Formats: sequence, structure tokens, C-alpha cells
Amino acid sequence: MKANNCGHEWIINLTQQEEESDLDTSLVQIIGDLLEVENFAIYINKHFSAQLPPTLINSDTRLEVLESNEALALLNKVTQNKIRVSRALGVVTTYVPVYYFGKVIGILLIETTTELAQTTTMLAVHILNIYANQLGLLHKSRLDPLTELLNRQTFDKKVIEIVSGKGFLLPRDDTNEKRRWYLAIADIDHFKRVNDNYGHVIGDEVILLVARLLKNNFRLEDYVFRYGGEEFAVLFQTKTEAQAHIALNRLRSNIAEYPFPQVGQLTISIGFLELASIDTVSSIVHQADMALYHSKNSGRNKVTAYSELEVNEEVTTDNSIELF
Ligand SMILES: Nc1nc2c(ncn2[C@@H]2O[C@H](COP(=O)(O)OP(=O)(O)OP(=O)(O)O)[C@@H](O)[C@H]2O)c(=O)[nH]1
Repeated sequence: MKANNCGHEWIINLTQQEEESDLDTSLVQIIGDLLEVENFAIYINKHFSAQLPPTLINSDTRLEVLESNEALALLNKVTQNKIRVSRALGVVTTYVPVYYFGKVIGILLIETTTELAQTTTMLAVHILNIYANQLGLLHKSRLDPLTELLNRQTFDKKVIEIVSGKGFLLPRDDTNEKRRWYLAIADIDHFKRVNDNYGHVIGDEVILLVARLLKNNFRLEDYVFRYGGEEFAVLFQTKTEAQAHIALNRLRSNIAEYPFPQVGQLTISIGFLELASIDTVSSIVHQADMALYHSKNSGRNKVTAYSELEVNEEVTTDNSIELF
């Protein structure tokens, strides 16, 4: 994709992208065209969190791929507005920061034999800024405005990414035992009563507090969604189903013990299952939903694994429960 001197076509192309993966592809192509070299790597922190490692977005890079902790350490060293150049053994390495609202969220590494022209690196900075702004907009569009959890529209995409093995955060490699992905669906019990007794403003406040408790209960790299009004979905990793059960039970009990202002005590019911690579989104949600239904039907304030259900368990329709 060629562009004139000020990179007008590139800017148009970047700002037209509505999908994160297309935005990444567009950036990689533009940086390749601008630099006219192939020895570059772009690491971007897709979580906008200084504690999580950035993702390499041009995975076919010719540069040596950094380990997660090396990439994170590098990002934390980089300063906004400061391009660094180092020379060793005839290789010039240029470090260009990517920043968003004053925070460094990524880095472009370029290896060349001679130093790049300043106009080229400055144009790279501008392009990376525009990329970061567009990424920020896409990121915001994935959030539920009340809770700032991921929204329902993002859920299907994330499940597909995970079951197809493209989830950009792979299981941690701190032990030999691989972590597996689980989906839990949690629903506030008798929430209608909260609205009826205390009004919608307090109802919204409860949803917000439950969302915070949920987020605090999981790791930064897990995904917590507001799935519906008072329903939440979590995609998270543990090594075994028993550990997943313990994590969810801890969440259930944290919520049951939490003193909700005005409302007092509240509970949630949860259904969950392990994700398998052959699953479709609708079958996964259906199974989590059946397990949730079982929790509701057996007294609420419970956690049920889909695997615990009798194979042929009949799910009778009860209008008091909103199914997905
Ligand atoms: N305040 C508020 N209420 C909401 C929101 N979204 C959904 N609701 C309400 O949530 C309630 C859900 O009620 P039901 O699905 O009948 O279930 P429930 O009362 O939670 O009972 P069980 O799920 O059977 O334990 C309805 O009254 C909805 O109006 C929201 O964003 N804010």
C-alpha cells in the first residue's frame, strides 16, 4: 500500500478498520511499506494494562521473538516521545514507542544496517499513534458502559478465538501442567426483587458491584463479560475442573458475604464447563446455561458443572428464569 509523503492513504486505511485483527494487518503492512525493510517487530499491549505482557502482532517477524517477560520489561523501560537507537555488531536497532493517552502501550523494533532517516521514524511515530487511537476506540466499543466489563457482542468472538487456539494469551508456562479454558455463566438470584423493592438506580449499583467482585475474583488475563442484564460470563483458565469449581465457589461465597448498600445480602447462581476445541459457541452457552439452570433449580446460591448433570437430565421450562 503506497502513500504520499505525509502518509495520507495510510491514515485513511488505519482509521477505516473495525476489527482488531484487520487493524493489526493494516499496521504491519504500512510499517513494512514505510520502512522498506522486513526486519521489524511490533509488540502491543492489547489489554492496555502495564502488568500484562504485550503481543507480537507480526508473528512472521524476522527478528528474534522476545519472551513475554522480556517484552513486558522492554515496554516498561520505554518512554513516551523518545526514540532510542542502539548499535552493535553492525546492526542498528531503533526502538519506537507506541503510546495512547500518555501511556506506552507498545513498541516497534527495527533492525537495519544504517540509521533510519528522522522523517521516516517520525512518520512511524505518527502512524503508531493513529493505530493506538483506533485500537483504543475498538477497545472501548467492546465494553459495557455501566460495568466496563466486556460486552455481549465481544463474547462470541472471544470464544471462537479460544476454541480455535487463537486466544492471544496462551496458558502460562510456569508449570508443565497446561491450563484449560472454562466458561462460567453467573446470574444474580432474584434480582427482580432488588429492582422492585429499591428501584432501578440501586439495581444498577448492585450490577456494578457484582461486576467489580467478579473482576477481582479472576486473573487480569481472564475475560469477564456482562452477558445480559444481570447475567455475567467469564472465560478463565485453570488446570482442572476441580480448581475451576473452587474458584467459582469462592466467588459465589464472596458475593453471598458482601454487604450490598441498602439491599444487604444477595447471592448468585453459576453454571460452568470446560471448553473443547470442537465446541460451537451456541453449544457451549447452551451447556453452561443447563448447568446454571440446575443451580437455580436446586435452591440458588450454587455452582454446578455441566459434567455433573445427568446425561439425560430433562430441563423443564420454568418461566421464572430467563434463559439465554
Ligand atoms: N436495574 C437493572 N435491572 C435490570 C437490568 N437488566 C435487567 N434487569 C432486570 O433484571 C431482572 C431479571 O429478573 P428475572 O430474569 O426474572 O430473574 P430474577 O429475578 O433475577 O430471578 P432468578 O434469576 O430466577 O433468580 C428483571 O427485572 C430485569 O428488568 C439493568 O441493567 N439494570
